[in-house]
Amino acid sequence: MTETRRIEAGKTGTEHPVIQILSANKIFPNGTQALDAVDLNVQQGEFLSLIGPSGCGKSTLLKMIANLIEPTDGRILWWNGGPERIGSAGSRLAFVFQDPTLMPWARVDANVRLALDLERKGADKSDVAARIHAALDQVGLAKFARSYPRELSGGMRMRVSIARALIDQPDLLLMDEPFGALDEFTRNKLDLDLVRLSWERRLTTLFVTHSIYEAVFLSTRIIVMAANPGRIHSELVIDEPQPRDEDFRGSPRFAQLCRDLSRMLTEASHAGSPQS
Ligand SMILES: Nc1ncnc2c1ncn2[C@@H]1O[C@H](COP(=O)(O)OP(=O)(O)OP(=O)(O)O)[C@@H](O)[C@H]1O
Repeated sequence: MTETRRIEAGKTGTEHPVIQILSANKIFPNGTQALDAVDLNVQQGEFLSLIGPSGCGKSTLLKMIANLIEPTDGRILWWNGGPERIGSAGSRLAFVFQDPTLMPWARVDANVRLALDLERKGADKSDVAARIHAALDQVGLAKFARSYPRELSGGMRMRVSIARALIDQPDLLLMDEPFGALDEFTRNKLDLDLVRLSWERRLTTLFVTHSIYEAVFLSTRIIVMAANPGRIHSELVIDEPQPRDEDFRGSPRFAQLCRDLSRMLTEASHAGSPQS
């Protein structure tokens, strides 16, 4: 029998959230205010999606959480500490971008090894090989370790990118529209695999998407953002058992949740300033 669980936002039993964003603003040097007074907690084990109109600051928020850009005002806490907490045991994060950004001249296994090469020079060779195999196996690409990226489909290249993120055994996975460029069939298949992966590895995941269906299928909680300036408008908790499968996608409950989210998105778009 398949194991199931429900995660209630804010009730996962951990004392501190994985991420705490406290009144974060972001004003870029050209004067664009990308984010205004964002407060957000991300709990251990959540699959949290960010959705909202173009330009509402989803990527900016994700990059701030990845510590790639700093807030202009406000604070971010990672595992209840500063940025120095990132990377230590139990506090690792990995980022998956929309573009798989593979090295075209290197085979799949070398592309996956990149994260380890950069961070762990001198790691034991057999350990590295085992970890590459395990990461590729998890995304269903164990047989393609010696292939070149040009020999793979778009969906397979994205799987390599996910394997590269998984090899360092992250505790927090940040994904910026990873499947946005894929056809719907491939995207649905990858969504299904991602649900299984995050469940098996007890990952905490932050996921940016434009797709209502994808957000409802994957998430335990969805943050709806509004633009001009970017801010949190509302949230929807998807209190459905994990790991989810095709039955959920075809259920009346799924259709109802998609309608609810669609309405919230429309309200968020209308809540933008007059220039929107
Ligand atoms: N480096 C930058 N310098 C100046 N403005 C920026 C920069 N990066 C983003 N912006 C602006 O900040 C706002 C938020 O951008 P961001 O990319 O975070 O939005 P988004 O919600 O991810 O958009 P999309 O859905 O189109 O990807 C936009 O107005 C954008 O033009």
